[in-house]
Amino acid sequence: RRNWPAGPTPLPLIGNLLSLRSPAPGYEAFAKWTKKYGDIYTFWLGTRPYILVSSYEALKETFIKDGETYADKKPMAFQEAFRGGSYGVVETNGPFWREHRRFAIHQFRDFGVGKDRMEQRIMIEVEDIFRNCDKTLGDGVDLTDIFDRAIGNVINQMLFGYRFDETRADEFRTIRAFFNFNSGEFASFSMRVQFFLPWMGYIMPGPTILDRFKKYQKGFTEFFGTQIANHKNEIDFELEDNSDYVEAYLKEQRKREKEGDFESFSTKQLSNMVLDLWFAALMTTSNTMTWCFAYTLNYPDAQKKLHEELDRVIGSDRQITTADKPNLPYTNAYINEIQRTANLVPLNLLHMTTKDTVLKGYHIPKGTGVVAQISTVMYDDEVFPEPYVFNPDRFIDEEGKLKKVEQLVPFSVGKRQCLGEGLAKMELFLFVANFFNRYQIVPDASGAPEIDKAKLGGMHTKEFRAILKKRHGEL
Ligand code: HEM
Repeated sequence: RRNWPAGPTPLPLIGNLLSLRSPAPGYEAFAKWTKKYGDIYTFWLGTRPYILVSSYEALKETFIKDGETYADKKPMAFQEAFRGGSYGVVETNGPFWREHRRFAIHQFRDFGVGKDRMEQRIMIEVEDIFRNCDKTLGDGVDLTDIFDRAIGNVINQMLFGYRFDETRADEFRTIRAFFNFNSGEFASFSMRVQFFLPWMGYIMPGPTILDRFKKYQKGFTEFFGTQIANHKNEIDFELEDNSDYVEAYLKEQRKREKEGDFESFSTKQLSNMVLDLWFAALMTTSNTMTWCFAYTLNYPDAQKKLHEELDRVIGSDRQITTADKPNLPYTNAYINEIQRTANLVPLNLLHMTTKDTVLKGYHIPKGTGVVAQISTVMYDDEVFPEPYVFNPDRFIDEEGKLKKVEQLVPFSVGKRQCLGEGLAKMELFLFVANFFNRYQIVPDASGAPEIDKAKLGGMHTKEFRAILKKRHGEL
């Protein structure tokens, strides 16, 4: 330990892993260590040291200014076993990762992320949400269920070119069940431990994490495999325009194969890419929306302020578009505060140094675990006093304008910064602004949902229902 920056004392074999439970999901332990050891310290996952970078200033010096050094991901043996090798974009490294990340970003841009084309697609989902919500007026409704399909539709449309309409709602629910790591099988402490320390699976009772992943493998392979096979049969390879990501990928694959390259754009890589993109897009955006409703039900005064702004600036039930965004500072602040308080990754993804470097005077060899510890930055009580309190006004300046706060980093920073940030921001704005312009939400008879993650024991709310009241037109 003398060779690493100071940090909490690790226990034999499990390191500091237990601290993520005292209390869950670990924010407080990370905050305490940052105060005690500074913004660069060593955290042990099992027998391996990870250097945690836990202030915005330190992130700037490392992951941002010296991004290449922090760009690799730590290979996870069970991931590779599940995928059948090193595939996809979340877990891969080097030129292979870079090429596929670039290709995906390029395609997303072509499909209109950040532009009108994407906005129109999202607005179709907004209309669908309205139809579904209107059916429930006055009754309690599980909003997560309604929004999940909308969010799934946006990403499915981009990847495979179709949405799950009413007739395909069951198909969507089946796929979502594969990804529903928050409930049931992947929620136990044993699974969380094994996520970081897969070998613990062999000494802990019950199935190993790999067994559990494998159980879902068939379902994934079937769903994604069928989509890819259908595309192969249906697409017109001569057409220059692409209607979705899979089509663009298959054309690139064919082009490369003609040049004798059968490796870089393989079908196996394609199924892992769509798996990564589907998973990363659905779970994060869905969980953010769920926290949005949970916080809103607990903070009715904030909802009132949101309605006041919408009434003043929009003043009717017309569609709100991204053109309205600059005129809605409180709505933007509200979304910022949802992302900050939701704080989805208590311990961010595990990176690895690509070369030797020096941190705090310590020599850090190539291949060392490093983490951009964004959850500590977003709950830093010096930047965000009373960090657990939901208060959108933190993002409003004295003139009532939206304040830019660089410590708001829900999409992380550096070379691995979220690939779907543009898409997620557009969805969050259009969903939140349009939903709250149309409805007021109040808790059902069971009261507002619990939002204290320490009491919840993790990152997910219990299932809850809200009652919707329409704010414009006939009731
Ligand atoms: C509110 C929504 C979202 C949040 C809060 C979020 C957050 C994050 C975070 C914290 C990371 C880890 C970055 C790191 O390694 O330091 C990440 C990576 C990633 N996200 Fe997102 N994300 C969201 C939505 C999306 C969407 C909509 C997509 C896809 C369309 C997406 C695709 C990805 C991918 C592929 C990566 C891995 C990138 C790489 O390793 O190169 N995310 N995201």
